[in-house]
Amino acid sequence: MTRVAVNGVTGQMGGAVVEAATDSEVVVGFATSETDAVDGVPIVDPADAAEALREYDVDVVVDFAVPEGALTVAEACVEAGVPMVVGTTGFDDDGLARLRNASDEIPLLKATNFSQGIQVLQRLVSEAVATLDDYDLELMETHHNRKVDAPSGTANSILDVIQEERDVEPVYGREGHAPRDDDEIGVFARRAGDIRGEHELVLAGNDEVLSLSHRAEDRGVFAAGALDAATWLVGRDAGWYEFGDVVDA
Ligand SMILES: NC(=O)C1=CN([C@@H]2O[C@H](COP(=O)(O)OP(=O)(O)OC[C@H]3O[C@@H](n4cnc5c(N)ncnc54)[C@H](O)[C@@H]3O)[C@@H](O)[C@H]2O)C=CC1
Ligand SMILES: O=C(O)C1=N[C@H](C(=O)O)C[C@H](O)C1
Repeated sequence: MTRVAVNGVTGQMGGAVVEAATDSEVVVGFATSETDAVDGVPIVDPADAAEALREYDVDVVVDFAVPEGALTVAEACVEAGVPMVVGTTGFDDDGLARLRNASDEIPLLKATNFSQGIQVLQRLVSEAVATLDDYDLELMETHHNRKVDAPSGTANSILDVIQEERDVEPVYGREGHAPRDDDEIGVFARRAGDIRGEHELVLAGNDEVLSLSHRAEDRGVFAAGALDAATWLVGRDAGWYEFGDVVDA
């Protein structure tokens, strides 16, 4: 059974991973918490993660925390030679570069969204944008009111897919009085309630509208995908991996 450490174990996603881990065993968690354990999982300060990875004989780390915490644990994974699945979003360019550097030493799989549906959505977006190459594009995401990064990592990944097909200029929200440029893509982030994660791309032109959308109904979909990725990652060579590699396996 794969021995898993969860970074961000006291969070919403950390709890979902612990709950979803039936074919894996969560043996330790990392979080900046005053409590010693959650759901029977011992909690260790991220600063002590390298020692804990050895002590608990961890096979792989699953991360759903905050960028700085993910980077701290990535360094520990490099020190201990443990693969890492990174689910945290909101990294700046320096943080992404540090993760890339870590992947020179360990197997590291990063995904902004561990649902299979979003993997399919991104492939549909690529085909739709390439085909409907003169349609107006608008992107909206909606998440719970605790989410601190905007737009979502998933929305940014969808923008990356679009940029591979077409040179667009993101406009983050709109206000004032100005015409829409043809190369714009409006990007909107809504925050309300405990919405798990919704994404929609609208392609409009030629007297028609195509809408491509996805809705996550439970955090379990992300937890299951991350655990599948974790099991898949163990034993692989050092390098940078993505969730599409797992979905296509
Ligand atoms: N890739 C994916 O499929 C998904 C990614 N996410 C991302 O996962 C992250 C966490 O999301 P939630 O669980 O909703 O957030 P949350 O706020 O509920 O949990 C964050 C956790 O990180 C912990 N933390 C804070 N500072 C830390 C540090 N320095 N080191 C280690 N842990 C630290 C907190 O104590 C908490 O346990 C966010 O970036 C979110 O965007 C969320 C869902 C799916
Ligand atoms: O914070 C969340 O909840 C989620 N964050 C990820 C993102 O930023 O895209 C993935 C998912 O949408 C849920």
